[in-house]
Amino acid sequence: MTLAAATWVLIPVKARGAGKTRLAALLSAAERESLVEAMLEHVVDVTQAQVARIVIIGPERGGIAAHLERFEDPGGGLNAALEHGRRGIASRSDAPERLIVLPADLPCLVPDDVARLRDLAAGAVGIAPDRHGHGTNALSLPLPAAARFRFRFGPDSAALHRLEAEILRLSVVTITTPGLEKDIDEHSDLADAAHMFSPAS
Ligand SMILES: Nc1nc2c(ncn2[C@@H]2O[C@H](COP(=O)(O)OP(=O)(O)OP(=O)(O)O)[C@@H](O)[C@H]2O)c(=O)[nH]1
Ligand SMILES: O=C(O)[C@H](O)COP(=O)(O)O
Repeated sequence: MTLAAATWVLIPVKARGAGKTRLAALLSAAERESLVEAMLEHVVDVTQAQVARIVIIGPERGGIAAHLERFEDPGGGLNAALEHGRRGIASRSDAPERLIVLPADLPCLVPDDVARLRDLAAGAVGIAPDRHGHGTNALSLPLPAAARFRFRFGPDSAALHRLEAEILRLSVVTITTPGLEKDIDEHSDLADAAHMFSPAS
């Protein structure tokens, strides 16, 4: 099996209207929602040809990415949602050998970023830190070796995710690229998403 055929991607997305609240002082609810949708569509477009399957975890959101398989969000936040998604995927008879967790807010993501997360040595965990080096913008988990890797998104998640890999005695590869570093959280990040806004807006 090729690495692409053996890899699935799990993309977490919040409910319509619930995302990017930290940008509320600068963007209206409608603008935030169209930014979320444009970024999600970008991440899906870039990822599609690189892997066997993409699964969305989150509530139905008005037809966006509707062609993809979707798991309902169990509630309880991002880590709980990802755990639920991984468990559902790992229990399949056609479960992948590698699962990449990719947030939907990476407007500069390019196909090679996904390939780098995908093409790791068997048994290695890939961690892509955010631009500050503290957060985690993507994780690449070998299955079933990392079936019990605890998701620890939140403050200092990059260090905590490294620790989780060490606990499972899995090697860690840190992947730092412009496309993976640039998630959109705060006003100062918005320049990296300028190409996601239509000229009229
Ligand atoms: N399904 C699901 N996705 C989530 C949850 N929390 C965050 N996400 C998604 O995870 C990715 C990264 O989340 P954040 O960077 O915190 O983005 P955000 O929550 O939209 O932004 P803020 O509201 O400003 O915190 C985005 O694609 C979010 O939609 C959750 O509880 N469930
Ligand atoms: O663990 C992290 O890196 C953060 O919780 C991810 O969220 P952020 O995109 O809000 O930094």
